[in-house]
Amino acid sequence: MSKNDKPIVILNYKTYLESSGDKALSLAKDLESAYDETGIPMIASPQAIDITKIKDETSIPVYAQHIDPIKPGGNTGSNLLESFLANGIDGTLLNHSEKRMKLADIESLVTKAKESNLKTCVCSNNVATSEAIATLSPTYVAVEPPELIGTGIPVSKAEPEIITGTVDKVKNINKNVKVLCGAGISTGEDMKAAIELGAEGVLLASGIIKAKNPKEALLDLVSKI
Ligand SMILES: O=C(CO)COP(=O)(O)O
Repeated sequence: MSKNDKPIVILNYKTYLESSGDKALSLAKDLESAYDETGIPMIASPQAIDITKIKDETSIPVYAQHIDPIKPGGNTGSNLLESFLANGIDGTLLNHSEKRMKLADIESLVTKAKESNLKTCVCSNNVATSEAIATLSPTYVAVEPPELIGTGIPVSKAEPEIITGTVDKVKNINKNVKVLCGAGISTGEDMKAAIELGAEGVLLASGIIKAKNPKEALLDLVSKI
C-alpha cells in the first residue's frame, strides 16, 4: 500500500435487525463520525431499501450488497444496476459467500460497473478464487473464508496464510487491484494484524453491528493502524 493510501473499512450491514430501518441510518452516522475523527475511509453497505436515506443524510460512500446480472425489463424482485446508479451508489459488493455468483456474471457486472465509474468489491473464499477474480480487475478483492464468517474468530489470526497468499497472487496479476480481508474481524488487533499481512482494508459485519456501541467499536477497530 503506498504511503498516501489509507486502509479502508467496508461495513456489510447484511440483513441484521440491528442494521435495518432507522438503525441503518444511525450506523451510517457512526461510520461518518468515525471517518471524521480518524480520516480512515468508512463505507456503508446497507440493504437496498436503506441506500437512498443514507445517501441523502450522510456523506459517506455507500455500496450495494449485490447487483443482479440482468438487463432492464421483466425481472421481478431483482436489483438493477441502473436503479442503483440513479440512487447515487458509489460501489457494490459482488459474489459474497451469502450471495454467490457465476464467474461470467461477475465479469459482466465488473465491466458494466467500470463503464459507470462504480467501484466493485468482489468477494472470494480462498486464494484460488481470489486469483481468478483478480483477472477481472475489480477495485477490490475481499477474501473471506466462509467458515469464519460471523464467528468472531478473526481471519487475520486463524488463517493468515489466506491473506498473504491472496495478496501475493492478486498483486502478481494486477498491482492496482486492492486486497481486503474479512470474517471474524472486530478489534483493533484484528485489523492491525490484517494490515501487517498485506491487506489494504477490511470487510466486516457482526463485530460492529452487534457491538453495544458501534461507534466506539469502529474507533477501536482503526486505533492500532
Ligand atoms: O461476511 C462478512 C463481511 O462481508 C464478515 O462477517 P463478520 O464480520 O460478521 O464475520
